[in-house]
Amino acid sequence: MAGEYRLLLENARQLVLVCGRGEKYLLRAGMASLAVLQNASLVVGQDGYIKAVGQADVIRNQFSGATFERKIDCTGKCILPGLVDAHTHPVWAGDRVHEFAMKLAGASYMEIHQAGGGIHFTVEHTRKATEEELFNTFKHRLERMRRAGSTLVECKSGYGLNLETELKMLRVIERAKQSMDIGISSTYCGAHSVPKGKTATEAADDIIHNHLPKLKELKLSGEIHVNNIDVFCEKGVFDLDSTRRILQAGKDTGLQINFHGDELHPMKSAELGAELGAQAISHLEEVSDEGIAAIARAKCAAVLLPTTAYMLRLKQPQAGKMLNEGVIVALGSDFNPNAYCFSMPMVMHLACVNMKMSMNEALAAATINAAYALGKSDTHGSIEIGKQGDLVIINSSRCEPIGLGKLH
Ligand SMILES: N=CN[C@@H](CCC(=O)O)C(=O)O
Ligand SMILES: [Zn+2]
Repeated sequence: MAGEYRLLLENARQLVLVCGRGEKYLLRAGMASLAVLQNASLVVGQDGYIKAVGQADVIRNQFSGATFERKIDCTGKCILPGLVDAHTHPVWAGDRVHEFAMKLAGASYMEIHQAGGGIHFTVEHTRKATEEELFNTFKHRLERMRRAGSTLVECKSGYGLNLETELKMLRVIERAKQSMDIGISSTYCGAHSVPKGKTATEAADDIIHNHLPKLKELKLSGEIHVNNIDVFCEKGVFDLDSTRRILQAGKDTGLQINFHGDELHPMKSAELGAELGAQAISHLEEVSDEGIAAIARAKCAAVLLPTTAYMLRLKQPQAGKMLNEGVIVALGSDFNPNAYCFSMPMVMHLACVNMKMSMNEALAAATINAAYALGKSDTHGSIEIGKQGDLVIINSSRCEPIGLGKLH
């Protein structure tokens, strides 16, 4: 039945706003005391945006004559903002279980990559897959992410490397953007690896002179709308100079810079990101002290990926030091054929145990700060009037169980 408003969530024991004063991100002090209401209700309008949040009795009086398409009794339950996954590689074909066995036997990520496996293996299979096959597996993965509480997900291309397959992946992402009930921030990651037979400089030239102009053309014709540009800045992949050229060209095309840096070797990626005005840099296991200071000053988010450090037995990113130095810390699942995790609650759990973040810090990093990393904290990442009504209701009177990796 049609109503004046789309949704009323009533009488929640706890409603975790995360923040309530229009903050774009939270630093360590703000993460320590998240905004929380007890015995609260909220209203979502027909346009999908939050219209009112407050004490249950106040909302009841304010909306006494209103009609709602749906009402949910949240007595004894806890409401949270939808989780934001700030880093995923969810469009690909072919699995890499055989490489897991190689890693368990002692091979490193880069040894497998240099021997033609890793990203190259996935590229081979993704090039051969049809658009329909890629869409069907991607859709299933997004559904699983949503079931685990994610309502906004960053999705990268990057298993094509040539223009044809990169565009195939971006069309698949665009189709999900238009047809699925989950928010997507799309990332062109054509510089995820140097294609076989090319040098990093040749690959960078191809991206700058062929890929990026095509993306601009497709944006103007309304066919594909990409939000971010990414490069894997790593020893043996894209060096600092090629990374700089690609990211600057992407920025000139109107894309937000959001790239992989300082993961396996110190590359001065963080320093470069700060210089170029990057919105976010992911990984940062090997970031320098100067890099930490630079991204703190530049308000460039650090997207930390606990599944990668766990899976590849890397040193943990220095979350505590970054938080102490004023860095905006966000989290992502890094879902990819090498790190098969759909669940942000599990990521938050790993961030608490292995990176020593508090449960509040992990929640802020998986909501408002992850939204900031995608340039979307004006509309996502907290429960505030005017923001998108992306919500998670958990069958618990408080939000802490999510820090155990649990989504009831
Ligand atoms: N490090 C580069 N890219 C991915 C891994 C992609 C893959 O191995 O397929 C990451 O973020 O972990
Ligand atoms: Zn990645």
